[in-house]
Amino acid sequence: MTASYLRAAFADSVDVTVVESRRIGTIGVGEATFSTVRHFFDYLGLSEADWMPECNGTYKLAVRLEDWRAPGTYFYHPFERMRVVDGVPLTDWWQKVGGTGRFDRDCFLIPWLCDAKASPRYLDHRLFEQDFEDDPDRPLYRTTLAEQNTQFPYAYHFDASLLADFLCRHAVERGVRRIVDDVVDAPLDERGWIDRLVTREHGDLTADLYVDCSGFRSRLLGDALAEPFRSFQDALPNDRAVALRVPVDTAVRGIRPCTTATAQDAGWIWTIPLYDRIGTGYVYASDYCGPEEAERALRDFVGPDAADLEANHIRMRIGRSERAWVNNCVGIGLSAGFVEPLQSTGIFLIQHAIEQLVRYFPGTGRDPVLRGTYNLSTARAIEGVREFLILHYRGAARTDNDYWRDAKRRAVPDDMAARLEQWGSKLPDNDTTYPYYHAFEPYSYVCMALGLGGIPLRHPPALDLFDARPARVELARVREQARKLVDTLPSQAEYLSGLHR
Ligand SMILES: Cc1cc2nc3c(=O)[nH]c(=O)nc-3n(C[C@H](O)[C@H](O)[C@H](O)COP(=O)(O)OP(=O)(O)OC[C@H]3O[C@@H](n4cnc5c(N)ncnc54)[C@H](O)[C@@H]3O)c2cc1C
Repeated sequence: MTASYLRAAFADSVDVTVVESRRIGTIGVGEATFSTVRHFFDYLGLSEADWMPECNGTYKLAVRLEDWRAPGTYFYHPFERMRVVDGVPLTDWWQKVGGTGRFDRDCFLIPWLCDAKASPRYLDHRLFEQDFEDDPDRPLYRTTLAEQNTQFPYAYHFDASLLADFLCRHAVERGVRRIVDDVVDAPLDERGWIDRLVTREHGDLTADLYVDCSGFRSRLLGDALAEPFRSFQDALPNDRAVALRVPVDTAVRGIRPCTTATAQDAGWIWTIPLYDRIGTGYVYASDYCGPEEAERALRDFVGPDAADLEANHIRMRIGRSERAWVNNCVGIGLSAGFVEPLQSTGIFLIQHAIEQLVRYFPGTGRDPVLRGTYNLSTARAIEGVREFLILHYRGAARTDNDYWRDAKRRAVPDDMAARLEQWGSKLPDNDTTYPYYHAFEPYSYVCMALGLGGIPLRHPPALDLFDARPARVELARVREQARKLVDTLPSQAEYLSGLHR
């Protein structure tokens, strides 16, 4: 991602070389994305028809959270902003006037599409939301996250290995040099900057800037530069995962256009529907569950389809490097930091880091202020994500074992305790959520607070003084629009069978 983006941004002004090991593979997970990812593909000039069929891509309109409130319950966190009536978010009104009991289906359209396994596009490729229709006069090409005033209504699922291959070919075709070799050493010069990379077969390599994309190994940032790592595990204890790739017949089963996160005894299981298979895995805390027990739980969850499949056990390093950019080295991806994949933010954080790197690119200078600003921005983004994820455990109504009870007792980061208290009096809004850019807007926090069921909530007292009729009209409009969409949109499996042909 980094190499192809730098090439798209700077063309021939910057030479980019990727060194990747044949011996050490990529992590092979990371198949669900956040709605901002669309801007990454657009920046590279890639249309969905270019890459989706090659990477078994599907659409993701939401995250479906199952069993977080209690077994058998579910709700959606959609990529859909909240409607507002008389200056008040519809979910605040919903608390006052009630509805069917399902805030997500009462206030948003996307949950209906997910339940119906619908495609966000009609067979003629029109998007269900006209506001976001691809506009040939205003293509998204070369816009960045910071320029986005809209909430794009979907993200993607894809096969991580196929996408890595696809982007590699794309980058090489556009002039990125690729060296398949192992970096075995990265000596520092007298100032403590990386002097060169020593490779097994290609000798020494030198560059003005080194981007460490070596995954959890953090070969340059962590090993060579010894940048301290700040663990988030006191607040987010999940540190392991076990994953399976499960072949399924999507034409028979259908493709729900969302990632599902199903709460378990010591974490949660992801289910990511791709075009030809399902990616699934159990993210768990090793303090509460061993690897064999986790694998057994995952196999039981998947059922007979998992019988002969090999499981991939992964240790996760949760937290961030003190600084992501140190001297002449920038860590991007797992090498610089990671929070567990609940809400699929790994690739978002990479995309954000790449964009910030382009924005603060050093050129031929060595301005420490640019590095400092980059570090501030990327640290804030991951810390915001951390806060949003803590809410999932803190806010879940489940208290049926030590794992879920301890989640309520864990210390939360500075300021979050005050915010948790504020949400009891009024659903989260701009003034009461993490204040720096981290992709999640107040409506996401609202969905969690309402769906998880563990935070006492009430409607703002001011609503008792308002006329509630316009809100009831809007709630009825949501229902009517949703029914029309479900009746007219094709299923995701049907739409994709055309695209993947
Ligand atoms: C369990 C789990 C689930 C996840 N799910 C999601 C998700 O659903 N959505 C999401 O957005 N993110 C997810 N992520 C995060 C996502 O997987 C990563 O952010 C993404 O894959 C990027 O990884 P990376 O490039 O940093 O590291 P890797 O994929 O590990 O790649 C490391 C690269 O460095 C190379 N390398 C390492 N050492 C050397 C060396 N010495 N010499 C040469 N080359 C070397 C390797 O060959 C490899 O190419 C998940 C992560 C985990 C752990």
